[in-house]
Amino acid sequence: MTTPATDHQATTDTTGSGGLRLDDVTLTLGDGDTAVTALDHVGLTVAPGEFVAVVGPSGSGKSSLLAVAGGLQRPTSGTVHIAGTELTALSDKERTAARLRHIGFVFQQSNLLASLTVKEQLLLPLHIDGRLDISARARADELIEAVGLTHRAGSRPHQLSGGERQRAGLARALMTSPAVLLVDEPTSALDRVRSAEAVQLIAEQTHERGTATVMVTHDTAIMDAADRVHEMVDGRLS
Ligand SMILES: Nc1ncnc2c1ncn2[C@@H]1O[C@H](COP(=O)(O)OP(=O)(O)OP(=O)(O)O)[C@@H](O)[C@H]1O
Repeated sequence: MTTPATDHQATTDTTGSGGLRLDDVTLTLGDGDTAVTALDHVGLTVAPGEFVAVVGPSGSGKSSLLAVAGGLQRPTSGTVHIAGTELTALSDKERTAARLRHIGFVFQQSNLLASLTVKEQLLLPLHIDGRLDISARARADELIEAVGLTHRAGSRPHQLSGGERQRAGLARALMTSPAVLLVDEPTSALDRVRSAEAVQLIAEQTHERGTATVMVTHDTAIMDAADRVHEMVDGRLS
């Protein structure tokens, strides 16, 4: 029996993938002579529990890939599915809600809120989403310990080093157990030991919690921890 097409079907990932899927995604930035093809017909599928690294030179489109995969930027063409939902078919408001619930970002700059302590940074997303309970507080303590910041739980960002801010950003991203984790060079401000620990934590969370993780990086040590490595050159992924 054939089922007529409905709006619901248009926004449901029919492959059953709960992770991340980009199909034929192109992103053009700028206009006219200055237009740049930041992403050129990119296809990428990351299954739940899979840790994918994307390497490539500066300007090759790695940040653009994360921005589109995370719904921060609409692609010029192509589709993005997150946890079975077609992100590219949602309104701006729906996309923001999906981002809050399903996607964790770790940016190069930690983007912490200046007035909140480390622990408060972790609790805020759940507070906004009405899911702040005892188990959330316990998970915050657990993650703060996992990134080595227990002694800094009550500190505000200006009291932290660059590496500590980055680790707080990582713990915050993991707090909601996102379906998809998007990580932009997490280790640039960390020393080598801390860097290896941060990557280890991301790999563990990815495998234990079934997160679909994409990390863009120049760091070959991270590539070893990944399940798969893709290369990005001039907006094309191979
Ligand atoms: N707002 C914009 N307008 C026009 N071009 C842009 C814009 N943002 C980025 N670009 C261009 O798009 C291309 C891809 O940039 P992107 O930041 O995604 O690369 P990247 O691989 O993340 O680089 P890096 O490793 O230096 O962070 C580059 O050529 C860049 O100059």
